[in-house]
Amino acid sequence: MSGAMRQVEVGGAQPYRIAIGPGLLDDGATLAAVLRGRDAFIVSDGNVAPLYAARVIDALRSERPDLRVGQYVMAPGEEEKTLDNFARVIDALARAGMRRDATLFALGGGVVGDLSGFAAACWMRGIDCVQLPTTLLAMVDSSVGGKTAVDLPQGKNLVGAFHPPRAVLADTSTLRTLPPRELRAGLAEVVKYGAIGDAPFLDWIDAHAEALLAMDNDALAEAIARSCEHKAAIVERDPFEHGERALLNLGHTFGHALETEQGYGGLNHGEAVAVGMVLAARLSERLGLSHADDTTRLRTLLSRLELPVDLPAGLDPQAMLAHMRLDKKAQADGLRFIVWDGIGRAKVLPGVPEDAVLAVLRG
Ligand SMILES: O=C(O)C(=O)C[C@@H](O)[C@H](O)[C@H](O)COP(=O)(O)O
Ligand SMILES: [Zn+2]
Repeated sequence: MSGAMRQVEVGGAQPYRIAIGPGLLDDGATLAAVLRGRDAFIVSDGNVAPLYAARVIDALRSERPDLRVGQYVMAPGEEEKTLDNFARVIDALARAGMRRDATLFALGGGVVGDLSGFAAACWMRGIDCVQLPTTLLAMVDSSVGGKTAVDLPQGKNLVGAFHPPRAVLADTSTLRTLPPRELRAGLAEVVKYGAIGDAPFLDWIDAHAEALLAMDNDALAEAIARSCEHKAAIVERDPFEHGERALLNLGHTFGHALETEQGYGGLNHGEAVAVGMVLAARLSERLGLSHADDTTRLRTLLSRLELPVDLPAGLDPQAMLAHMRLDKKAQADGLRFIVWDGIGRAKVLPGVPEDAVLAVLRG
């Protein structure tokens, strides 16, 4: 991807910068500018490390020849976002002698970012984490906002911490090597921003669907920047999800249950969120909050983006419901869902009756 550099600031108690543009992984001055000490540790996966890890290390060393650099490469895939792999990263940090002023670089997609961000949150009670997202989903969503976590067999992201990154450097030229399925997964989270609070953005996505699927540079850069602006504004106002940040979970209660029930080896996160958003729209309809036209509009757009919109066959609704009872938004008043009054008007709804959820799951 070519094009100009864009920047989004995330304010609040621990402000940081999101830089978006081509060439950032080779930009030694920008990478080294975020270092505090003399230790750097790169976490990546077996797909991404061979393409980019040496380039990042060379770029850092070109500015800081004295830098001590450690590295850990994990197996790729959501099924690897485990406590075991978290422990392996911690072990690698210890063996490499990384000190309190070390900087961990999370080089990869959402799994690497979430897992290694959690390791950065825990190692010596917290070291700097710089997110270097290499997938669209990580660029538009998971690298921003400081949610870090690993999955358990019982549920997605159940163990984690809020640990805002020191910086997010999204090198858009890495998208050239992104498999189409991963591109589409990222587009699901882009659609989410329009669905929750920006109807005109949804119109824009509609108008640029073909360009986005064709990886048009300008369309992708615009989608990434606008998504990051939305996310930055929300996490700045509500960093710890006491209120409006929960809206970013549209489609995730259904989606996480789906990923969990499939053992993290079925639909990927973006695909599960696409299905989940349609189910959330249907739930809203069933509860009398929104109109069928809104559901159809969302469904049609996601289908145009070649994302799934229906539950895969053979899933047990009761098992899905059991996963949802362990969703992090659930409280004493029962299940909480992000529903909408229509396109661009999402809200948190506590105490959602389980029979309504089951009816939606049963179609
Ligand atoms: O940043 C947030 O807040 C989100 O909810 C963004 C989600 O797209 C993302 O998948 C997040 O990791 C889900 O968090 P969780 O709290 O539901 O586990
Ligand atoms: Zn998500």
